[in-house]
Amino acid sequence: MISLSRIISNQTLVGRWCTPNTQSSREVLTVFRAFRNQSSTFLKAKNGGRPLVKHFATAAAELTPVPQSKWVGRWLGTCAGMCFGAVVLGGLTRLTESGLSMVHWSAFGERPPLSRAEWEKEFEKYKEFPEYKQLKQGISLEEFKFIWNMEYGHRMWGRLIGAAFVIPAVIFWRKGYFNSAMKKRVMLFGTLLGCQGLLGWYMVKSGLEDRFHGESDVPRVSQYRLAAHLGSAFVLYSLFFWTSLQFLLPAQAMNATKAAIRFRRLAHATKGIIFLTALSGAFVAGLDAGLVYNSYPLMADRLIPDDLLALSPKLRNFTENPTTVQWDHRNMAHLTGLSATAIWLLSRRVNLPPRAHLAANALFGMALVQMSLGIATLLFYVPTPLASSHQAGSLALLSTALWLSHELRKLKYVPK
Ligand code: HEM
Repeated sequence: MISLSRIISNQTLVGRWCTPNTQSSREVLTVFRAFRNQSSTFLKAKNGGRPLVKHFATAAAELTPVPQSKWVGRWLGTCAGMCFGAVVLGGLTRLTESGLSMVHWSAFGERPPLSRAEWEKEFEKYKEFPEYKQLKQGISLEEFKFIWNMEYGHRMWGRLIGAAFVIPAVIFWRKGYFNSAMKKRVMLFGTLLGCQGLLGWYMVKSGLEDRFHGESDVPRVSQYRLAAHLGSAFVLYSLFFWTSLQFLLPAQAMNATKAAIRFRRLAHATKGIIFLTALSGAFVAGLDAGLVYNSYPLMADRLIPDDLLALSPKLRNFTENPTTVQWDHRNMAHLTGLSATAIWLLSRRVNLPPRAHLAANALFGMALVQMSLGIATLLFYVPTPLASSHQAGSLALLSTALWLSHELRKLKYVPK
C-alpha cells in the first residue's frame, strides 16, 4: 500500500522522468499506468469502494509537468487562436458581401489573378452568377478585386490553419509526445478541420445556384449551411481551446460539496446555452434578420410580434421567418444573460478555487458586453464594426464558459 503523499510525489517523479533525454514516453506511460492502477485501488479501498479523488486518473494521465506537454498546449492554443481569427475573417467576408465573389474552389488553393487580363477574366466569370446579376450590376473592377481578396484571404487563412495544425502534429507524433487518447483527438481535430473547409465550399455553392427568382429573393447562402459552418467552427475552436487548457492550465482541485456539484452543472448548462444562442445568431445573420424590428426590448411595441408564425407549416418559421429567428435569438440571449448572472451570484456563495472565481466573473462580464453589442448591432442596423465585434464577442463569451467548466473539473470527495 502506498500513501496519498507518496502517490503525489510519485506523480511529480514520473513528471520529472519525462524529459526527451531520459525515458521514452511509451516507457513512462507504462510506469504511469501501473502506478495509476495501484493508486486508484488504494484510494477506493480507503474510501469504502468510492473513489476518493474523482478524475484522479484522468488528471494524472494529463502528464502536465512534462516539458513537451507545454509545447503541445501552446500548439493547440495557437490553433484555437487561428480558428478565432478565421471566424472573425469569415464574418467580415459576409458583412462586406464578399463571400460569393470566388465562383470556384480547389482543395489546395486557388491562384490569384496576376495581370489585368486575368482579373478581367475572373470578373467575367463572376458576372455569370446571380449575385452580380441581381445585386452588384455595374460594380467596377477595383470593387470586384476588393471582394475577391476578402474571400481569398478567408480561404487562405483556413489553409494556413491546416498547415499550422498538420506540421507540428506530425512532428509531435513522431517524437512520441502523444499518448493513445491524444492520438485519437489529433485524428479527430484533423478530420474536423478538413470537413470545415468542405462545409465552407458547400455553403458558398448554395449562394451561387440559380434559385433566386422571387422579387424579394436576395442571392445569399443558405442559412442552414451558414449555421452548420459557423457551428462546426465553434465546435472545432472549443475542442482546441479545451485541450490546450488541459495541457497549459490544469484545473485546481475543489471539495465536492452539494453546492459545488450544482454549480458545476449550471456551468455546463450555461456553456450549452451560449452555444445554442450563437447558433440562433447564425440564423439571424443568414437571413439578414437584424434588419427587421430594429428596436429593443419590444418588437414594434410588442413583446410578441404579429408575424411571428406567418409561414406555414408553423415549424418553418423557426428557421425561415426573419421575425421568428430574431425573436428566438433575443430570447436565447436573455437566457444566456440570466444563467451568466446566476453563475456570478452563486460563485460568491460556493467555495471555489481562486481561478474558478475569476472565470465566473469573466463569464458574467463578457455576457454583459455581448448583450450590449447585440442590442447596439440591432439598433444601428447592423454596421460592420459592431456586427463583427458581436460575432467575436460570442466566441469570447463561449471561451469564458469553457474556461470556467474546465476549472471545475477536479472534484475532491472528502470521506465523511
Ligand atoms: C448574449 C448572448 C448572445 C450571443 C452569444 C450572440 C451570438 C450571435 C452570433 C454568433 C451571431 C452570428 C454572427 C455572424 O455570423 O455574423 C449573432 C448575430 C446577431 N445577433 Fe446576437 N448574440 C447574443 C445576444 C444578442 C442580443 C441581446 C441581440 C439583440 C437584441 C443580438 C442581435 C443580433 C443580431 C442583430 C445579429 C445579426 C448580425 C449580422 O447580421 O451580422 N444578439 N449573435
